[in-house]
Amino acid sequence: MKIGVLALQGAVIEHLRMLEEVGATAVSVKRVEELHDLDGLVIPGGESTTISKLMHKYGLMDAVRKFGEAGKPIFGTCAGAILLAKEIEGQSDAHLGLMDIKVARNAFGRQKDSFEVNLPVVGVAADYPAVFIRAPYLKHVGEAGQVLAKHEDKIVVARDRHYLAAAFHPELTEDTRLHKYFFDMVKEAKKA
Ligand SMILES: NC(=O)CC[C@H](N)C(=O)O
Repeated sequence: MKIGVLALQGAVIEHLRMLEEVGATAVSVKRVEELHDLDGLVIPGGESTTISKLMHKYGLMDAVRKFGEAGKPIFGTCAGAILLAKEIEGQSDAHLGLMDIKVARNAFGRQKDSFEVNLPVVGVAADYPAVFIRAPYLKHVGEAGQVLAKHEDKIVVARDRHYLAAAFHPELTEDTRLHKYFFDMVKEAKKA
């Protein structure tokens, strides 16, 4: 199972390391050609507007959209979740627009720029250590989707078909259980 990590911004090395730990062959992706033999893709956190600009610049916006439309699983973390979303609160345009979720950016307020909490995540863990950094939250998950975790009544992890979104940074702890969950999604999709 070969899983790529979009390497335009963010904690790429940490994601690569965790994917390898759960059994994947993990590679960083900067060019369109590098998508071709991948079974899944992780889009890390960072700043969604910046990542979006770079994706357009390198032709990756269309290529990653096609990758998802072909049924290949994509896991967006923090800014990555914003990039995946069909709808972004207060913005007229989405980026990839693949996942049936609506997101609100920087949703936890300035005074709580970054924080860590243990959260139950359905099918993943009873106590997942979630690191939030200027995090978005999910205002809405489409009918085909499933809410996997909430923090203070706000949705922070969801799955919609072969797309997975987390509002926090699962690559910044030692806990690989969410990466394992995504790895299993990739395996499932490859079998189908
Ligand atoms: N840590 C993050 O990825 C933050 C996301 C950032 N606030 C954005 O809107 O893109």
